[in-house]
Amino acid sequence: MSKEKLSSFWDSYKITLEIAQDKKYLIKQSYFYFIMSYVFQGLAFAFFYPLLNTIFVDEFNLNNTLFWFSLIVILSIFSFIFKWKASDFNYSGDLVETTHNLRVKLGEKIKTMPLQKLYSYRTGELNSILANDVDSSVLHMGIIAGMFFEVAVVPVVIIIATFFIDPILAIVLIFAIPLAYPIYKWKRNGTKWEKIEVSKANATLEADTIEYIQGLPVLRAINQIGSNAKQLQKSISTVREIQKKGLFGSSIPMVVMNTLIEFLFLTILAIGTLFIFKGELTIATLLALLIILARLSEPLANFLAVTSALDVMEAGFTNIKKLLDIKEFEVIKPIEKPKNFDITFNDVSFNYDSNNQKVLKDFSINIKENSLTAIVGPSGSGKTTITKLIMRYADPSNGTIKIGNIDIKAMEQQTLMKFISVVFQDVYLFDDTILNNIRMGKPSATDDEVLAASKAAYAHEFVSRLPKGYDTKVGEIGGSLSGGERQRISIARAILKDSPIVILDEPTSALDTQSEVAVQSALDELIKNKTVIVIAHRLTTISHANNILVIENGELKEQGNHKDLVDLKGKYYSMFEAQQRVKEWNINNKGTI
Ligand SMILES: Nc1ncnc2c1ncn2[C@@H]1O[C@H](COP(=O)(O)OP(=O)(O)OP(=O)(O)O)[C@@H](O)[C@H]1O
Repeated sequence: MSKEKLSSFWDSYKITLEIAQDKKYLIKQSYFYFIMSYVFQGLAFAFFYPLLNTIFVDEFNLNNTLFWFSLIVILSIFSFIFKWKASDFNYSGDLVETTHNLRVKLGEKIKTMPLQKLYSYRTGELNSILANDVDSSVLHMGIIAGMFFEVAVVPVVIIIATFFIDPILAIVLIFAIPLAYPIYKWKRNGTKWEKIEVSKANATLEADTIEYIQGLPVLRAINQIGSNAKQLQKSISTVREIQKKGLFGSSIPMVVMNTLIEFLFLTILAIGTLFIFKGELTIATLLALLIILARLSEPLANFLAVTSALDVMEAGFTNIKKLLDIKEFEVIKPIEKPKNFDITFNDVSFNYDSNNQKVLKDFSINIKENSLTAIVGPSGSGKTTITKLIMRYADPSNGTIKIGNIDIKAMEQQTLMKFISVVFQDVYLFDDTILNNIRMGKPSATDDEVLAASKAAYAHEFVSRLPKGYDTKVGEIGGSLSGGERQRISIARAILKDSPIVILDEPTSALDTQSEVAVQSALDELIKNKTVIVIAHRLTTISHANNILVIENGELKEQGNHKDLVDLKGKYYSMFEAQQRVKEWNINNKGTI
């Protein structure tokens, strides 16, 4: 059983107010109206007793009967009016607005949260919070609130009012009504873990489904469709198991509750009749008791049924709160603007949240503005991490990273990202037109500017050949764009963005020779007069770099230009030699396999 603590109803209420923003007042007002409605309803129930008393007394007095009857009618009308006003929040669209506000707020959080935190979630998990948890929490909060207040307020009002009319009857009610509470607690304790577990299991299922579908082409290619399906099947089975246990845990208390209500009825009827015969109880008292219990049994039974929704709501709020509580990067004041685009790392140490091992150790470098710097080193040595830290993927545990002598922590994230363009090996294209995909580099760009960038990136020719040219939607042509073509679209984006710093993460390593030539030409356009950092495995592609950083185990081992490093006959030289040998072997053995 999960030890994770669910948000309480009170926590959920506070979060609802927090996210409701300008609707906060309306939610409070709606809850106030609900409470008022049930106070009047409780009083109306309690006054059944004096009404019945006026009917069953020996000397019947119509005026008395009419008085209590009218009072009950008036109270019921008030209760009805307040309930109507309280529900207005749900019906007028404010509840939907609040749900919308929360989605926007979560969207903002996802946009601005540190990337390291973002990547700690799987895509399906975030999807599940935004789509399912938001609905299940806020919508339920609005709808369940009415039922919650009914059960919480009506019995209390009845008991208090009855105390003034007939203390004995009030004492019987005190024993009868709260019987429901332990059963309610029993049911919730039995099921609350299930809701959070189901919520987690559903998020995992969603993430596994997305990964399974995305990975299907690869799995088909290697004839392993079954292997990955096992993970998906496991997630599906986990959801089934948790739901089974949860349903078992919740249905028994419900059956017990219903049986108990019936039993209580019969017992009170039997004992009450006995007391009437003995002359110790009036018919009016017994009837009042039965009417009150009958009127209360329905909401009590219903409430037990909707506590499941309460659990779902609280599980949803727990996930939402966890996401909202993620701290954004602190921007240290005063916010400053760099005067140039040198990049420096001073004694930077860094480890990922998920791993205590340092990926960078007291790492210091100085990258000159408008220079071309290459980062080389074995796989896992920390090359990509260096570039991620420049983009403030996460903050280093030690040391500072500066651009133009200004700590990147003193820059707004948006400003920092304006300074940097990145071209990755894997290009992500949005399901929009090619034109808009390029325009993402500079949303205010005119069509002519987009076209100019596309031409500079050597993309214009193949885009013009597409069925609808620049208006072709990426989704329409599916995977028919080659790796090199996708690369050139992403380079066009970067050319349009025209950032002073360009990071290239092995953009040509997966391309065939012909595509590589085209992409390389595009890159040459992009990096003109820019501070460029390129991560490369094939050393021949960076031999012209101004400075080459050789990284191993997160430490800078060598640096200099190609000639310096070859002359040094150190690690770079060994790597270069090894690659040259492979290249020669490939040339010599061409056609023999
Ligand atoms: N998100 C992450 N969480 C935990 N560890 C990570 C994460 N990303 C990278 N690492 C680890 O940090 C180390 C450095 O990774 P990095 O990606 O910077 O290496 P790299 O030199 O770019 O490797 P490659 O050439 O294979 O891309 C590796 O040991 C890697 O497993």
